[in-house]
Amino acid sequence: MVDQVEHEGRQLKSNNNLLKSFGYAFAGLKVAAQERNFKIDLAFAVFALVVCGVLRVDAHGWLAVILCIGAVLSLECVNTAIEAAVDLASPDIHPLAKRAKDCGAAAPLIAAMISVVVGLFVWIPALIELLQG
Ligand SMILES: Nc1ncnc2c1ncn2[C@@H]1O[C@H](COP(=O)(O)OP(=O)(O)OP(=O)(O)O)[C@@H](O)[C@H]1O
Repeated sequence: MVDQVEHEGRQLKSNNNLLKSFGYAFAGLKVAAQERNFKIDLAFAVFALVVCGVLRVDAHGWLAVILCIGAVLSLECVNTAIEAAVDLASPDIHPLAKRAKDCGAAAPLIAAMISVVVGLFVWIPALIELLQG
């Protein structure tokens, strides 16, 4: 009986922790979403989704574009985290702080460049198909 109560207590605590960690993750998303680059990426994401709709892209195309959007926005969050950690650890100018920030910024940039290539691969055939009726 005591064991079961303890077990249920632990379960409740772990559920609470899980809920709390979701809460922290959403709080992080809210912070990252205030960054200028995140907003720009979000605008491009909406544009990309509208283009997919207009060109009547197939399911695989939608999936590829959605994955790209997820990659870019996720990496923007990671970059925001790196910037904050670097500012905390190295408020003064330091070559390693520069390296960390520049490499952090490179991550969403690479994803964005790949996303453009993916977009072209998805949209060009869809546009040709649409024009051919
Ligand atoms: N502590 C530092 N030491 C050395 N170089 C730094 C340092 N902080 C920033 N930098 C350089 O300045 C650049 C811009 O840094 P900053 O913190 O303004 O980020 P950002 O890329 O402008 O991001 P955001 O526009 O989101 O603020 C970095 O990429 C890095 O090259």
